[in-house]
Amino acid sequence: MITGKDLLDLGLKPGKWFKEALEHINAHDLTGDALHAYLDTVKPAPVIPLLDAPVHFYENIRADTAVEQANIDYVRQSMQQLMRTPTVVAGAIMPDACPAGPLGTIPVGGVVATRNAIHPGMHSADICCSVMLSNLGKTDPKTVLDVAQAITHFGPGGRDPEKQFALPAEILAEMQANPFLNSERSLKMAREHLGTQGDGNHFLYVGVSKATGDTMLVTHHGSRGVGAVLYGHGMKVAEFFRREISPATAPDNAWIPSETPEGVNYWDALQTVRKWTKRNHEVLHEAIAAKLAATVQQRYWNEHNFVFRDGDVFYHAKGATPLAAKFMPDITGPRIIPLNMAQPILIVEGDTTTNNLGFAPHGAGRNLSRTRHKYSKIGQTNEAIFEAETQGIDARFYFNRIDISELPSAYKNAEDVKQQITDFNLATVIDEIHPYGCIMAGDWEQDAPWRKKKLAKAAAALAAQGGVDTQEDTSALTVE
Ligand SMILES: Nc1nc2c(ncn2[C@@H]2O[C@H](COP(=O)(O)O)[C@@H](O)[C@H]2O)c(=O)[nH]1
Ligand SMILES: [Mn+2]
Repeated sequence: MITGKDLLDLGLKPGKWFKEALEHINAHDLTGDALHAYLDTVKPAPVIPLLDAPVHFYENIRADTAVEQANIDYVRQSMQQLMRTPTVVAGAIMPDACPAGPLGTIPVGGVVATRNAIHPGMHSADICCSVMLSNLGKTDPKTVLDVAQAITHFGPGGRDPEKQFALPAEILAEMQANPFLNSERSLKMAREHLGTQGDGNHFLYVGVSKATGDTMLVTHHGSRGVGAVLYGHGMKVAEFFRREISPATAPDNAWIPSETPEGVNYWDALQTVRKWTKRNHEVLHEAIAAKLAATVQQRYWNEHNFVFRDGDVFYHAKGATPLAAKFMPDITGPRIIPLNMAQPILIVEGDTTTNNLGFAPHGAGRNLSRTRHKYSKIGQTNEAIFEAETQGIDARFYFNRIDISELPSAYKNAEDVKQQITDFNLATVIDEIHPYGCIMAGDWEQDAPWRKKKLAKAAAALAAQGGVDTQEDTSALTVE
């Protein structure tokens, strides 16, 4: 009779599988070659260690100030840890790179390519955060912003039933067919959150093309509750695999093997969430154009938090703009890079170069976290800061509460970022959309009773940490 000790003597990793295997072995009197052949089919895969050294990654960023240098130092250290994850084959950071969590977490402005592995923690929690542009011809920009303000929805939760947009049958069917998406909660959010922008740095921007003088509507938001719930499930499944196959890998870098049933379903779920998010932009653009009776002359979009596939290699972009045609199945125009509310939005095109892995930056990025930025303004009123930073533009907050952490000074210098796009040969700027004005959620939680407690806690954490803290904007991810 074969016992657990015999299996241990063979060097096998103990686990729940022992019980079933021993029953089978003893029921069939397996020994010798037959025993080994059977064990090969049931024993757990060997544990995969971290790589001995980090895989090389391209640094497409330079610092002009001490704060920027501290930012880069942290991002570099983080990437060096991350690039030892056993699935990783290539990586790059962009000029907008900034920390997004503990050391070893992919930064905002990061691209990490892995083989046969989807890492939910590397595509960001706001799956498919994206930008869409509609060219509304010579429509008056102020009229566009006024109409848009009456139609769009910012803040937590979804639309009231009488204001909801129809969820396309194709998306509903895909959600119902996917175990990651087929829950009452997700389906409810898919209906209610359609046509909503959330909060944080999500925006609706109206500007004028430098090249043509046409008025452009640009929206920035992601997959709302639908994506947030998928992300939560994805991280749990990845953690299950991590414990089994690579416990040395950091939990934030856990992966779902792409060829397992879970991997196939997760990949499909990402594509469905992408379709939902695209529709989330489209319903707003269509409703605004219809109300204006404007003919849409061109519409294009791109996601900047997503996973892109090239054969068995998965490119994780956490705040990076895909340029290479192979990454986007539905290209209808160039790519869109916002910088801040008072600066032009860049319209770019490009392809894969040696150092960009097929991506460009997705924005300007932050030098300071939202909390640190607020501290840097202590002594000035919100109104004075707003007045100074929004001169010449029609900047509106949906909830009429100024959010200073979304004003231009919260972001890196737009000119520097633009210069680095050229200097690192990342993309070519083909047009600029000059700002007329914008709508953002604003600080809708300003008067919440728990707000002071939260700020005090964040301040204590910052003081204890003494270093650079996360600059990822996850404020748009509240799942109600
Ligand atoms: N044109 C505007 N750009 C903005 C605004 N707020 C932020 N930004 C830029 O967008 C990127 C994208 O941020 P992420 O949430 O996707 O990481 C950010 O880096 C900023 O440069 C705005 O109000 N208007
Ligand atoms: Mn975004």
